[in-house]
Amino acid sequence: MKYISTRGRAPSLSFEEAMLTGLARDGGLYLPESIPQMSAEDIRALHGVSYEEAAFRVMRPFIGDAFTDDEFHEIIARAYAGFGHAARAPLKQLDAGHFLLELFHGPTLAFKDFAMQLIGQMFEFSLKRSGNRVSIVGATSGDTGSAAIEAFRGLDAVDVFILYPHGRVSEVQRRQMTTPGESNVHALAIDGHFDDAQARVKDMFNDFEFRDGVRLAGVNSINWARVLAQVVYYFTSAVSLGAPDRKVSFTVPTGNFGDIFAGYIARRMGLPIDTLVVATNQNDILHRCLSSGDYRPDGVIPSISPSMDIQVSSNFERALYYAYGQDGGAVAQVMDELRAGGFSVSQGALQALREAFESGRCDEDATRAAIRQTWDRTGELLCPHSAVGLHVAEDHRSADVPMITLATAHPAKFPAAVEEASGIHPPLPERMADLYERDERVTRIANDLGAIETLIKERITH
Ligand SMILES: Cc1ncc(COP(=O)(O)O)c(C=O)c1O
Ligand SMILES: N[C@@H](CCOP(=O)(O)O)C(=O)O
Repeated sequence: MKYISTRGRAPSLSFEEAMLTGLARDGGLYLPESIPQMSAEDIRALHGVSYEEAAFRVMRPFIGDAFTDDEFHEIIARAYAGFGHAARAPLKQLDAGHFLLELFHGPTLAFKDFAMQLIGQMFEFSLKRSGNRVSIVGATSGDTGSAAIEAFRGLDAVDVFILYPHGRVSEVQRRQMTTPGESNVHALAIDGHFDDAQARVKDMFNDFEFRDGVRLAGVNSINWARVLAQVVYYFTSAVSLGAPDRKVSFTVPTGNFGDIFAGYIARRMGLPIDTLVVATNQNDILHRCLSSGDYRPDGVIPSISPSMDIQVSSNFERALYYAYGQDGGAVAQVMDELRAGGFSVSQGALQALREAFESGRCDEDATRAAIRQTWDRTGELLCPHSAVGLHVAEDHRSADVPMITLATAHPAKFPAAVEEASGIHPPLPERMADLYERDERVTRIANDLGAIETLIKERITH
């Protein structure tokens, strides 16, 4: 299995190389050259197996010879051992045709743990074998950063630097990033918003002297392994509702487009998904683009679902690659236009995107109303991101196809917004009960590439 860049001008790599590389050297994102297929029989056979076994069967065809079967089984077992629910990704029924996929039972209470715990194990295995060290950089609007720090804290072969937008993450998210005491963990509060942090991470990857000098690795969803790990729960949840003999639809609270793109991959692998719905908050560039064909970022507006406060949605590039008929040159051109302010999707590509995805937006009042009403009707307390999903899902349901909305974070990560909407204060799980008492360690830094690179060079331990 080879991995190729969405922009078509970087060398193709093995799974392990692509995982350790992050961004392709032409600025693109890696994708498998071809997508392995699961037959109806393969999918049916997932019925009743553990989450770990399903993860093995879904991901195995993508990893080539990176790990032996025994090694990969062990990596998966370790990745999910710390989850607080035996099913890992349990499905809750809200009404006759609407289900909630709870993805917040991992160590940092967000869906990011599914991928980050796995790649933490894969990095550790791979780096031990080679004797190499890496410097991981990540940009976060709150959840990727805490999940990455949890997965990589204390690992000998890794220094991890996380850029988060100062003042724009929840207090729980911030404390999850700033309280770990391990010396290989560096939380950096950047003056700016998430798009600035992500742009600086990509700048670092495009500065080859720096990139090679510090052996840069990335754990944002630019890393294909992140997306791959998220494909699994589309299969497990669909199978538990009758796939492949019954279609299901998914609504996905969306920001950087990684999670919904994993659903798109599941569909391309053969999972019978009827509708994939992109749910945005008031930062609705993806909904606007799917409606009008125009992609023109116009500034991030802070919301009560801060992890989705994104206007430059990284993985949309992967969707564009398929929409443009796997033409890397066309993708490179629209990405150049994006750097200059924005682009218009061609008619053919827009039609392909609309065949693949539906979309909707949810404003702040509707988010609060969805939290309140879901609590009143079902006793399920939603985080604001999941509430965005639930609200949008209601407009995209059909009578004969069950809808699964992804619940992407635990409400206790956003207690102020949840309490304001529902009157209920969501408590943190016992193991995190002292989070507010722990000491914080963070470096405030300007939105300046030179300053960030200098700090990383000074701090790395190799
Ligand atoms: C809680 C939560 N929900 C939804 C999203 C959006 O996911 P994606 O960026 O993969 O679209 C994020 C951030 O990634 C998040 O942290
Ligand atoms: N919402 C994310 C933003 C980064 O997304 P990623 O999936 O590309 O890592 C966050 O919580 O940090």
